[in-house]
Amino acid sequence: MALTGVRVIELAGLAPAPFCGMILADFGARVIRVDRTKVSMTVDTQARGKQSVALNLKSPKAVAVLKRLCVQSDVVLEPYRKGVMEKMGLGPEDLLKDNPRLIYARLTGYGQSGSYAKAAGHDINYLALSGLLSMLGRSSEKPYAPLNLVADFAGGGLMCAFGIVLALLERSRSGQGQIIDASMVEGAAYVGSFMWKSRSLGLWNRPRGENMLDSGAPFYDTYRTSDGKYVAVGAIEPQFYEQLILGLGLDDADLPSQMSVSDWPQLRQTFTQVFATKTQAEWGRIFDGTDACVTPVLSLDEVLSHPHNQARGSFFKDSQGEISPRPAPVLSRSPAEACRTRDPFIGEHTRTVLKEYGFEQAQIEQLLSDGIIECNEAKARL
Ligand SMILES: C[C@H](CCC[C@@H](C)[C@H]1CC[C@H]2[C@@H]3[C@H](O)C[C@@H]4C[C@H](O)CC[C@]4(C)[C@H]3C[C@H](O)[C@]12C)C(=O)SCCNC(=O)CCNC(=O)[C@H](O)C(C)(C)COP(=O)(O)OP(=O)(O)OC[C@H]1O[C@@H](n2cnc3c(N)ncnc32)[C@H](O)[C@@H]1OP(=O)(O)O
Repeated sequence: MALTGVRVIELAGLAPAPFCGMILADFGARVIRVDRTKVSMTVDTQARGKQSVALNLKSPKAVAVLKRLCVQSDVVLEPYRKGVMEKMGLGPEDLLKDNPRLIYARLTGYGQSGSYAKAAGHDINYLALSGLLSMLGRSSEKPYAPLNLVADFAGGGLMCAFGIVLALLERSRSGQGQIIDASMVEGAAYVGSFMWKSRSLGLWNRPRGENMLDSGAPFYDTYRTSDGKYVAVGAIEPQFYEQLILGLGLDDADLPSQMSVSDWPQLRQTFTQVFATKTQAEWGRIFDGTDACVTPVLSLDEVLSHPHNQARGSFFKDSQGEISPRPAPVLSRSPAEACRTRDPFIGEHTRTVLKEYGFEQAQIEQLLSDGIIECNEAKARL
């Protein structure tokens, strides 16, 4: 796999950093998640392929253990508020001094500088500060965050993984590590570059929810079908729009022009009425194999059995029977291989990892009896 041989220490976080770690693990990196001690359950739902070491970082001895792990690693990924790592003696200066090749990735909401740097926040706040939230939502409604996808995952975890891969690539030339300041505000904004760059085209001139791509246009929206399901319509180009009209059984001559914005509400009404006359599957039979850009809106449970997804193996069931998307994109020679076994228990690999990183058995037992580390192999065997 592309990242085979890369060792990553991921400090346990909420959502974006775990996703970043999972991407790296899916593509072959060895990812060791550092968990707190005295915690019964992890909130990391993206622990696929990771190992868990439990360390009480409030103790200087645990800090020393972590430093030793970082000396023999390629990447450390930290998801805490600005200053937290420095307070523990684990700031970039401390770690890069001992391992100048280390890539020190800091994944935060607001970045390492600026007046918000130390403030708590979540996806919706970062999205708001990026400018993008102001554009999301239906006409005459308040801004609406699309789950926590944009800042946490696209602009956060994924962008940070991209930064780590870039830094690894650069290190292969320079031999030097570096610090990555991954701000989710900036990551989200960057993902949204198209919004800024396409303003000159007039794509966003109208109020929120009244433009072509923000649910303003009737040919770029979802419609309810007679069985209470939905279809998605994305027939933008005239030749595709023509096929939509054909499939709907409408006559273009009876309709206003596609790009007549003032007629969009009336056109939407027509489409709504027509889509409501057949089931989602019936529309599938009409539109599949055409260029009308009409697709079913599938639930998370339905994706696995859709013929297209099935043909590509786009989703898989793990050993727990959970459906997951397969890692993307697909590399021809060194594709990712998502681990199919269960996620680790907290501290399941503390002993194995410490041994592998050169700790003596007696040292491990001492750390254990001092409450510096926790080992949970027993739980894993149950
Ligand atoms: C919208 C998303 C968030 C969604 C997350 C939800 C999915 C989950 C949120 C709550 C979960 C539920 C809850 O936990 C209760 C149940 C628990 C049960 O186990 C499972 C079910 C639950 C219902 C559970 C279910 C779900 O998991 C939840 C609903 C986001 O937007 S995530 C993005 C958040 N932002 C960032 O990541 C940006 C960077 N980080 C930050 O800004 C801050 O970290 C943050 C997120 C604001 C949190 O601030 P906080 O004050 O809590 O922490 P920090 O200031 O960063 O300091 C960290 C402290 O921890 C110490 N520490 C770290 N590691 C160790 C260690 N190994 N040992 C000891 N101590 C450690 C560190 O020293 C710091 O201590 P100090 O505070 O003393 O300095």
